[in-house]
This record gives sequence, C-alpha cells and structure tokens, in this order.
Amino acid sequence: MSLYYDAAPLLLPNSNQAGSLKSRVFNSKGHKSSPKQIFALVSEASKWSPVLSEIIERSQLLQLERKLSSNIALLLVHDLLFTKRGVSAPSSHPLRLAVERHKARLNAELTKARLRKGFATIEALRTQMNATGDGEDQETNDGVAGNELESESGLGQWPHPRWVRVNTIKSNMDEELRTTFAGYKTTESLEEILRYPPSSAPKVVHVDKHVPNLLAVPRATDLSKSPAYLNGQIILQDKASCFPAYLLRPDVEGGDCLDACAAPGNKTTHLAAILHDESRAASRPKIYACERDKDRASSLLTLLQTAGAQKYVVAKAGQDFLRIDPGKAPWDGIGTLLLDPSCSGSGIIGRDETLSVVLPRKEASDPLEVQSKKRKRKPTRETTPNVQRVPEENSNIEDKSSDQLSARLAALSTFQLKLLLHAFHFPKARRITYSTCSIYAEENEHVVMRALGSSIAQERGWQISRREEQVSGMRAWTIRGNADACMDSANDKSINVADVAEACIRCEKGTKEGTQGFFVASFVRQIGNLGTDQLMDQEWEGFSDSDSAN
Ligand SMILES: C[S@@+](CC[C@H](N)C(=O)[O-])C[C@H]1O[C@@H](n2cnc3c(N)ncnc32)[C@H](O)[C@@H]1O
Repeated sequence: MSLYYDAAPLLLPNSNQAGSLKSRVFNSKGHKSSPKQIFALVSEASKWSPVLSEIIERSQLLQLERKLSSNIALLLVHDLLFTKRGVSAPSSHPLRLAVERHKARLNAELTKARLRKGFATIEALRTQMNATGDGEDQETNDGVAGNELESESGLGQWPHPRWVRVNTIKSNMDEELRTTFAGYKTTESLEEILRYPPSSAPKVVHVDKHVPNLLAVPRATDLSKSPAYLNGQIILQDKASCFPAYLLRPDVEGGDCLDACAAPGNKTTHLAAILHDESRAASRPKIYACERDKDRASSLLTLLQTAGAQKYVVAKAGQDFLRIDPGKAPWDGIGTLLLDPSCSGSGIIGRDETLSVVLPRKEASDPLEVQSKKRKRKPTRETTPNVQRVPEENSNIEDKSSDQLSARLAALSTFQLKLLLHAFHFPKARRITYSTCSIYAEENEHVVMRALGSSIAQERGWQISRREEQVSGMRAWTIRGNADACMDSANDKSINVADVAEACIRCEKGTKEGTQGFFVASFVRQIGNLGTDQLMDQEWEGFSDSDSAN
C-alpha cells in the first residue's frame, strides 16, 4: 500500500508548486516505494484522470466508501481497471477491499464512459488518452540511458528532444550545421537523441525526415544564448507545430495567405520562410497575421522582427478573425488560411512537468443516473456551466472536474468550429489547415467532421485533403486520425469516414517520435467548379444558427 501513500500527495492541487513531477519523485528521500514505480503510476493515473474521475463520480464510490480520499481512489481504481496485477496491497487491506467490492460497477462505468465518448474498444480509448504504445516495442532501461519509463500497465513515456527550425529567411540547413552545430555528430536516429539523460547535452544532431529544415538535439542543449537563436536564424519550435504551415503549402500562385490566430507567431514565421523559399520574385503573395489579443500581438511583432519576416507579413494586432468580412478587400484575395485557434493545450509537453489532474468530487456527478440502494443523496450539482462562453487562452483545462472538463471541451469545440466555418467563407480560398495542440477528439476529429457536414462546406465544395494529396512528409507520417472519433460525429452519410480519419494527422506526446500532442487536418476545394466571381458576389451575412450548430 506504500506505493499509493507515496503517490497520492503528488496528485493534490498545488503540489506542482514544489517543482516538476520528475524532480519531486526522484529527488525525494522520504518515499518507501521505488521512484520509477511512483512516477509511472502518477503519470498514468493523471493522464487517465478525466476518465477515472467520471467513473468514480458516476459509481458513487466516494459516497459509498467514506474512508477513500479522492486522490487515493484515483490511484486504486487506475490499478484495478488498467493493470494486470490489480491493486498492489495485501488482499485484506481495507482500502483495497473498498475498491474491489465495487469492481463490477466500476467496470460497467468504464464501459459506459468509453461508449459515451464513442470508442468501440478500450484500445481506441487508450489512443485517445494519448497512450504511448504497448511497451513491447520499447526497450526497458537495461543497457540504455534509462530515461524512458514504463509503468506496470505497460505504458511508457519517452523524453522530448529540443526541436530547432532553421529559419530559411536568414540562413539554411548547411550553414547552421557548419556554424551553430559545428562539431556535432549527425545521427540518423532520433531515438539516439531521445536516449540521452535529461541532464546531458552531447553534441549530436538529427535532421528530421518529415519536415524540411528541421532538426533535433538533446533536450538539455541550451541554444538560447547562441548567436543563431538571438539573430533569428534558428527558431525553437516543436516538430508537430511545424506541420500546419508545411501542410498548407502557401504558394506564389495561390493568392494571399491568412494566419487567422497568429500569436506568438511560430507558424506565421514558418509560412513566411516557405514563401521566401518558393520564390524570390517581387510578386510574392502577402501573409496577413491576425491576433485578437493585443498583448499577445506584441510577441508576434517581436518574433516577426527577429525572424526577418516582417517584409512578408502584414500583422493585424487586435483583429478578431470572426469580425473579418471575407468578401471585402484585402480579404477577398485570400487563397490559403492557417487556422490554429485557442484550444485546451492538453498536448503541450510542459503540462507533464506541471502535472494536470482531474480529481473526482465527493458529490455524485449525476444523481439520477446513480441509483444507489444504500444511500440516496440529494443532488448537489451547481448550475450547468455556460457552454457558449468563449474560452480564455492558456487556462489549464485539466484542473477541472470531469463534468467541467466536458463542458469546457464543448465550449472550445463550438468556438473552434465557428472559426473554421468562417474560414470556409473566403471567396478565393482553396486550402485551409485546422490545427490544435489538444489530444481530445472533441477539439479535433469532431470539429473536422462537423465542419465537413456543414451547409457552407457543401455549398462551397470544401473537402478534406486526402492523405495521398498531402505533401510528401505529411503523407509519410503514420499517426493518423481516430476513425472511431470521426464515426462518432458523422452526421452526413456521403462523407467517407475512413478517408477523413486517414487524412487527419495526429501527434502523440511521450512517444519515440519526440513530439507534443497535436492535431492537424487540411481542407481543399476546386474553386473553378463554382466560379470565383459567383462566390465573390455572395455576401457574407454573419453566422446563422445552423452554421454553428451543424
Ligand atoms: C494557439 S494560439 C496560436 C499559436 C500560433 N499559431 C503559433 O504558432 O505561434 C491561438 C491564438 O489565437 C488567438 N485568437 C483566439 N481567438 C481569436 C480570434 N477570434 N481572432 C484572432 N485571434 C484569436 C489567441 O489570442 C491566441 O493568441
């Protein structure tokens, strides 16, 4: 039982203030269990905490077993449901018995939670929860640097490299390998980079195989004082975050480009670099970069300046994308749009360092569904959250109860869909990418499916850009969208769900791909079919209810 007593305090709110999970576990002298076991259990239980909390709340476990605290219950139920060995405590331990007597009910709630989320199998749900492989294809710590960790449930976690995008407006790959990375050994294997312990920064560099002008070095490599970083020749940008601009392919003939939600501007500067590489001619399309938040827009302006991208980009500080009239100049000339709206940020790697946990509440989540014969409690629910409220940027979505999380995801996806449907209105637009750094299907596949089924998509001929139509590096990327999640939100029979899932691109955090959790999909249309003039004559009249409800 000591494993659970060691792990439980690490799940409590504010425990992050004492440093990252890794440092708290591995630097503490007071634990009885092995740090590796504690770390694995806390990481896994926190990853699954939105689902586990839902299960615990709906089963009324905390009302029925008063001795259980919410953090201990989360850990015990995790092991009971998700590990082969079950709860690691003597079989007569009262807390072990307290969860085991509800095993059937907890399993039934797990099945219900899975079905509510639209997953046919627990494996599909596991993918959604950003599991990192089944452990069989990962080596154990034997004989290697020992910085990947496996839990008893067979899930593991790979460390994250430092990704570096060479900014081709100011430099190129050969020049950077010759100067900034002089003396570095080039390795074909990204895994070699990942295997170095977090504290060691040997001079090794890996050139990425998917995104041009991208390389990886060990995490501990400090480039922040290097001349190349200070001059904007290199930009520290996660691999996944480079996918949208690369996938969008802004081109010289394709009209102007609009980055709808631009700050702090990593993707805007990437778009500028791609257009810079495309043509050095004077007649280069413009990039418009909108940022609603004026404070965040100032970081956009700084990055544009540092990266030398200001000559390509017209920054619109304080511009709300939704207030743009697509039919009016200069917006009527937009041919490609990059849409990277506010999201839950649940895929961001730093969130692991400061643990995000959803703890179950003592009150039952839905008293009508939980018909306990032993104790019937009066509903103690607060009023339903206002799901229409547009979410704030950067708030930590996972510091919420499971119901709050669902409500927040619903609000986010409504907002994200609204932005995407607005993008569909631009009369000359031919390509759009939609991306989030979220792991949740609600913000990803569900938004894509609802957008494809919308009336504006059908009127304007918007379709998903199929895998075989994508740029080579994105075609080659093997982690694709979740077909169950696409099926879950399919309301238009004419859409081929399998094609859409295959077209969507996902990145998982903690895998040996070395990325953060991320999602991107691209949409295309042939505007010749309908005729640009005809489209431009159609005035945009704002959103109808059916647009956003679709
Ligand atoms: C995920 S961040 C974008 C990150 C950026 N694409 C990058 O790669 O650096 C989302 C941004 O969208 C902005 N935003 C949210 N709603 C917006 C809107 N309606 N119009 C314009 N910007 C918006 C937020 O203020 C935030 O800065």
